[in-house]
Amino acid sequence: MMEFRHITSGYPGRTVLSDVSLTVPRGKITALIGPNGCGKSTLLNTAGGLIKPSAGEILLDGRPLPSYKRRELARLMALLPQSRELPRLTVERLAAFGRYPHGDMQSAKGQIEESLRRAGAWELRHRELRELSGGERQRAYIAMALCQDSELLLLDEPTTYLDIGQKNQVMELVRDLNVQGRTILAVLHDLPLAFMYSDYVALMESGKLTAFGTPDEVRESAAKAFGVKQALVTLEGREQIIFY
Ligand SMILES: Nc1ncnc2c1ncn2[C@@H]1O[C@H](COP(=O)(O)OP(=O)(O)OP(=O)(O)O)[C@@H](O)[C@H]1O
Repeated sequence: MMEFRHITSGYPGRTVLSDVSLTVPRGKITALIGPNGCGKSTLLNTAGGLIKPSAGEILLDGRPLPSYKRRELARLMALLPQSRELPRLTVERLAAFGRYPHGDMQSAKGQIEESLRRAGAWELRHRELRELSGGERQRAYIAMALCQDSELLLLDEPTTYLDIGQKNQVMELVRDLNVQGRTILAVLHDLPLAFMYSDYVALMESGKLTAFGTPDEVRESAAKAFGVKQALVTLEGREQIIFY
């Protein structure tokens, strides 16, 4: 679905990613993990078109990103970045902005309602974003991404600020979206969660992709990268990877 070919990217005077190649499999959940500052957000923002790579190219459905028109791209992929602005908007209005690429912000009432409900933000719809807790804001932004209704979702830490129950709820929602055919690339800091919910794990260290594979294939490299241990345990009859 999305292919990174030899991407070098970063900020003025600072190269963060060097020669990163990665194929994000269609219809799967891929978790992007790695120690703080290794370049996960930079990779996601480069994929989302917020940062222009200085070398290499990114293909979406086989076509280079710059060949897409903005709206066309927004219909194909939604990016939920880590640092989010807090515009003076209600939750409902923010969600409606997800319809902007489709040109039906006013008329897509049913879709907006459904997205708010699925993200658990329906009760919050008349509240101002600025007045919400971190977790409530998170749900509002997820509702906007759902409204955009794109096949590829790029999520930068969708579970930040959420308590453990809500983290699981958001990941269940991500899984539901995936079951309906969406491709997900998500930066996840919570390792057990990343390993439990993803089909593939991409591990980054110091601006490079150092491992890619199924959770089972990557667990050992991941533990090393974070300087922890890992083990496969059976909980309620299901195998799970734990880090300690
Ligand atoms: N706007 C910016 N200008 C300059 N350098 C930046 C900018 N944003 C991030 N960086 C630097 O780029 C490097 C990678 O940052 P990035 O946010 O991509 O890492 P990350 O893996 O997502 O980190 P975290 O796990 O802490 O969220 C860091 O050294 C960071 O200081």
